[in-house]
Amino acid sequence: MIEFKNISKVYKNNHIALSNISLSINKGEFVFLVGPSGAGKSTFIKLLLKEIEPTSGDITVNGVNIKKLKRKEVPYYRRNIGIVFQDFRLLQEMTVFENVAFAMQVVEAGHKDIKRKVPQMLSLVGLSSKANMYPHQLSGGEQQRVVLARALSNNPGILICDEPTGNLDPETAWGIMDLLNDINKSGTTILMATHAKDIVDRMKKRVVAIEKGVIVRDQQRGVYGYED
Ligand SMILES: Nc1ncnc2c1ncn2[C@@H]1O[C@H](COP(=O)(O)OP(=O)(O)OP(=O)(O)O)[C@@H](O)[C@H]1O
Repeated sequence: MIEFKNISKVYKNNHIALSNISLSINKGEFVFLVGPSGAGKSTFIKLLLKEIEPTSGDITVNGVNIKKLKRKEVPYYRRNIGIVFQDFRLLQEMTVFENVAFAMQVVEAGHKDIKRKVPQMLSLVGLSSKANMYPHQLSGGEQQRVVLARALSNNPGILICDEPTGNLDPETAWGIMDLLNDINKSGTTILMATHAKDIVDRMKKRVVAIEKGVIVRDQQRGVYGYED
């Protein structure tokens, strides 16, 4: 469960990025975050990741007020959140297998766990046969699948996707959305910021729209609601 309570974020230049936002997301929900460029979506995600601090208000995740986390507790908190960005961010000098394994090594997973889990994750995203290839040898959709495998390797309860289909052609994008749907069905909470109208309109999931730092719409089985 994610709860934003009266959250405001004013950047140092006095720009109000979020203004008194309150929102609850239940465990297992799939939520699209939409809104014009500059509306505050990335700010929302950075706050949830505790990359930045709110100017006021409280964020509670699974019953823990994240403001109260000690510095050394933050990495543990973040382990429960997988992240998928538009621009892949894979390590180019590592193979597909190594990219996923590396994410597990960072959180000090054991050798045995890694050997067992990486093939499982690659199979989940349909890339078992490409385990020994390097990112530049893969298509954009395949690279995004590796990112997904990596994001899921530590069993996060929450998956944040920031424009995950942004660099992909429509067919490949739908492949990624099918995967996200399956991942969500297995219990992972998904929060996806996107400008992809077709995807939002067809998925019929909860849609939260932010404009100028304020939530202007929160619909179950919602639509994108903008022209672009
Ligand atoms: N570090 C910062 N300092 C000052 N202003 C910032 C900072 N980061 C973001 N902003 C401003 O806050 C507002 C919200 O930005 P944010 O990145 O959250 O928007 P967004 O909805 O994610 O946009 P997009 O869809 O283009 O990614 C914007 O007007 C932006 O210029």
